[in-house]
Amino acid sequence: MLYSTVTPERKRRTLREQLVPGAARQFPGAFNPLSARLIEDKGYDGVYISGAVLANDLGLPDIGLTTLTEVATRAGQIARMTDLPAIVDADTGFGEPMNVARTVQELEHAGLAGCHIEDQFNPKRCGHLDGKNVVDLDTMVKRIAAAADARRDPDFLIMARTDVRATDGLQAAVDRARALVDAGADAIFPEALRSLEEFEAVCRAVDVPVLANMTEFGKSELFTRAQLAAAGIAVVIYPVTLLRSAMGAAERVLETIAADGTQQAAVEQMQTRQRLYELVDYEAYNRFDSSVFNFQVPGLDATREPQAPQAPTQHPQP
Ligand SMILES: C[C@](O)(C(=O)O)[C@H](CC(=O)O)C(=O)O
Ligand SMILES: [Mg+2]
Repeated sequence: MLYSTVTPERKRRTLREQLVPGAARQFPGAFNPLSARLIEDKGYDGVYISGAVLANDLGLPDIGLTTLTEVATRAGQIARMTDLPAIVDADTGFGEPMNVARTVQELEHAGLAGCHIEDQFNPKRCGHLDGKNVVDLDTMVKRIAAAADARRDPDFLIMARTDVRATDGLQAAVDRARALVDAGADAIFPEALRSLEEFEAVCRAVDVPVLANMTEFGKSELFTRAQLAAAGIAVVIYPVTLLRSAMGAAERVLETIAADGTQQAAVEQMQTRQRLYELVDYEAYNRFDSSVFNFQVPGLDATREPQAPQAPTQHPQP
């Protein structure tokens, strides 16, 4: 009921325990707090909060337009609704290394279990698009060192994302990943790798957990959990999958209403009222209410049946 009672510190410890090379823990992307509940209900290990989804949800492209305040607020709303650890996409960290430090503290404060910070230039873009630019290693090392130094909970996960595979090839991505681990990164997100062998190479090169981004319509093939586990991957994200699915369903029902004059043909595909109420834990609120009023106070019988509402007083019409 209300929010998760699992503390952010506990979630961060859980995340640390989960992120074992080869475990391929699956973190689908929540597009709102309710979908985080669904992810938990279906038995997943954690929740991913995508920068692309946060931007797209506001009707914006994913080019670094969202602010730290918007991201921290929305990510916090999502994180607090689930017992699972949540990792958020902090894009380029929202500025210079000092801004990155503030970003980490804000995300910790919002109850996230970890975040990733990438080495793109602003304006950044989706890692699976062409024409990306990355900052030099020194600048990225400063971002990651500032992030690692700023956290107050040592279990808050700082993940370094590198987009260098697309600009300078696999070996450069591996070299950069190693340097970012030395700078303090707890985990590595090698963006837009082309094959399982490439994932394997990164996993072999670093002794920290590695993330695989299984975004649709991108540069990476959609490998299975078993394939990624065999490659040594610790965590797999499906960042935009739920948003794309929900929007696909929304488009179809809008077409049905327009064509048929009613949504009737689409009702079978919908989440039922009962299932929706289960997810928001409606029942618990009823229980809460009855226990609040299930006590005796001298002079006040709170257990009696509520009075039937009085009929409204009739005023004569003028
Ligand atoms: C992971 C990602 O950074 C995101 O914001 O979710 C995106 C996903 C996408 O645009 O498909 C990315 O840059 O890969
Ligand atoms: Mg992103």
